[in-house]
Amino acid sequence: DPTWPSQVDELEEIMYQVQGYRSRQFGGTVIPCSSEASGPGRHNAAEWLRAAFHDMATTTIFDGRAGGLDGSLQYELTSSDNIGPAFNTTLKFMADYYTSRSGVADLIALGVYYAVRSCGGPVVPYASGRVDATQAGPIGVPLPQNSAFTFQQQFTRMGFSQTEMIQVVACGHTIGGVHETEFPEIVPVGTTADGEATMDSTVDVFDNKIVTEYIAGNTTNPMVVGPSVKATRNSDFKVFNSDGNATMAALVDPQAFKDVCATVLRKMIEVVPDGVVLTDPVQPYAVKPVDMQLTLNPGASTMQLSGFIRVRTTDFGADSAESVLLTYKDRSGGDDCGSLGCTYTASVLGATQGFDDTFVWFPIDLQIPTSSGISSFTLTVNMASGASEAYDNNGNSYPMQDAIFMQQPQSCLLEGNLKVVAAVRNDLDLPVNLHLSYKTPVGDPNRPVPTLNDDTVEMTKGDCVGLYTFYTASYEDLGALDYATKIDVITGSGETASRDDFKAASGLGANCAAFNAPPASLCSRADDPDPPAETSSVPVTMTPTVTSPGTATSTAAVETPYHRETLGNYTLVGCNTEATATGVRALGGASYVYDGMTLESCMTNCTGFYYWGTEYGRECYCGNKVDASSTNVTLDECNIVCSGDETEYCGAGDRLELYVTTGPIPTPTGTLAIKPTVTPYLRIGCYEELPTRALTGGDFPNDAMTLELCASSCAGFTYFGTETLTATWFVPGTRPNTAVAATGSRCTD
Ligand code: HEM
Repeated sequence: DPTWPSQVDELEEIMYQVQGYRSRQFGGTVIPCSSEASGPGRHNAAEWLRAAFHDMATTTIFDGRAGGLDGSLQYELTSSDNIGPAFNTTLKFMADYYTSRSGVADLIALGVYYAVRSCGGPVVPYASGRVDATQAGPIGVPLPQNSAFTFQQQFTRMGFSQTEMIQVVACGHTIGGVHETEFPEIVPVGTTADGEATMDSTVDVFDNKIVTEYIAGNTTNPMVVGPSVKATRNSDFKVFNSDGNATMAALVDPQAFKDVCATVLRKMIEVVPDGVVLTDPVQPYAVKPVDMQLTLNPGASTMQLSGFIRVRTTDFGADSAESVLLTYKDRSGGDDCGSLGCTYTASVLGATQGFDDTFVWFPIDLQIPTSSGISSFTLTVNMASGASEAYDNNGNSYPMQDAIFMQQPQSCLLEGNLKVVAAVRNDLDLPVNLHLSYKTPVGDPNRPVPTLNDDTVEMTKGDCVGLYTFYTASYEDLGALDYATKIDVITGSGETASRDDFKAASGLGANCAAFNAPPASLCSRADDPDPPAETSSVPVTMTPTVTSPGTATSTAAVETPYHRETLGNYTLVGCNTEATATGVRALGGASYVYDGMTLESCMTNCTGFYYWGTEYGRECYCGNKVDASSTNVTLDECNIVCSGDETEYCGAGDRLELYVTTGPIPTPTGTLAIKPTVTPYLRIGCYEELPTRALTGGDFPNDAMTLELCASSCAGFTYFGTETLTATWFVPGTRPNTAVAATGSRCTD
């Protein structure tokens, strides 16, 4: 099992989370293998495989190996080596996945694994660590008109023997075809139905028909028979026949073909310059923490650990994973975890499929006292059969640091302007830096891969909030790809630096939320042997966004408490019971417990939920429905004032001061998920409308929109798409539409 965290974590996710919950959608245009997402006769899986060959094929060997699979293809789209739209289409798709941890060359190589596996071929072992070129390389891709002798010289340059040359061409040409527009001397214009002549009778299956049909003499491969012969562009014949067909004859056995292809295609994607060291092949974790994030809760006396534990279920057989127990160590490696204890049990949510693996997910939402903190955790997976398995990260336990973390609710991104707030522990009085990795379009249609930029700015020290201090930095004009920015916050330098890194700007809201800070008198250090006691329960509100009558500040006179009828976009339902007998909470979503609770802070905690409520002065619960076991009682039973605002009521013991959204509450329809296919359509992604409508063939607004309804309304069209019809959706310069609630649809030819 890999040790977590690892530099390959991002690529591991893209490689294995293929379909289902939290799928990375890298297979969007190559699954199924028959997908022609960029037009009839354009098999994207074949395009990806060919792209890897063309990137690699220009490698040189003089004083040592140079070039190879180095992503130089992105600078070579106008080269005579790379005729046709396929390379542009391929790179344009992959560009979305390009980050500091998933370079262009590594993505092109991963594309080989995806394309081959999607077409039913073998697993091509995939290692990462390629280094991207910064400019075009020389030309040198084999061209159909070359002689057999030239082909051998070219493949020798690439490091392939004659046998390997024959094998890798056969493995490459088992999918896809030759296109009329690009190679009319091989496939004359107008001679095929969709502009493409396939290289064997199964264009979208990674099988050995390319070999068996050739050996049997009934091949229709246009690079073996037909006009290419006279035009001396029958390159497959020249290659296959170069050793008297001995290598081809050995590939007639289907299993031999698969094994050979796994070997030679791995060799192809591992042609890298001297000095580049590849990792071991990327393997899926048995158990993997994903997106682990600490956040200071309002009041700063507790923090929340959120994220997921992904469990690989491939080998579980009939048994299944039911829950995951997380056991954590406090900041000093001990077991001082406050009243909630050092453990948290998560239950299963969602399943994911890889090509050869399955996974399930366990969401983590754990409250940790700020005074004791966290330094590591271990995991136990409990099975339905009663068995359990412990995981300790290969004896290291899973490391966590609470020295510095991005404070997500207080950070925001709007129209290219980013503000990042980091919480830094007061006992670390070191410089704090924000490091950004952000993408900017090149602005050349032949350069679809954006430029990846880096910048570091020092963060400014702000308010002290208990054991932590907020540091802030702003960054402007990130441009059209602002949402793709990755954020690191770092304190200290070198080996001893602490960092919270690779945080996605796409996860930030448009507005930075105010933070309900504790009184300045509670500012202290984690290593202080005699910390100040919590004497005041009245918080100082930093940059308040919600001011309602009676909001107390540290100086305001205390008013008589009263129930708030409305707050923001919520109205008071009343006072509801917790059904203690059933043990089911009235609101089963997120929960928060902290001193300094106010109705406003609970409302902020529960952003996105339909219901929220406060209880016992310092508890906050969120949910999208109220459990049937909870009943409405008279308002005077909710008689405990909020610990953070003595003019507001925050429920009582087992009594919830309950609020509901003023907006509509849709009937729940199950887990929200991306659907990769809506037969006969295939999802190609999320597209932006601007500046003109993307699809113009017709539109069918409907308040009961579903993907299936839109697909049937658009029957006969090549594309369909759903989106909301709210005018505010189309704000110039904002991130691409991520339509989840669709009330309209469009289609086009
Ligand atoms: C002597 C060496 C080679 C020559 C001369 C050659 C030539 C060609 C030509 C002319 C096409 C038609 C492209 C189009 O019309 O879009 C093609 C397609 C293709 N080639 Fe090669 N090729 C060679 C080796 C390879 C290798 C080693 C691989 C990968 C392992 C490969 C993978 C492919 C694929 C997958 C296609 C189909 C592309 C599609 O359907 O869009 N080729 N090749």
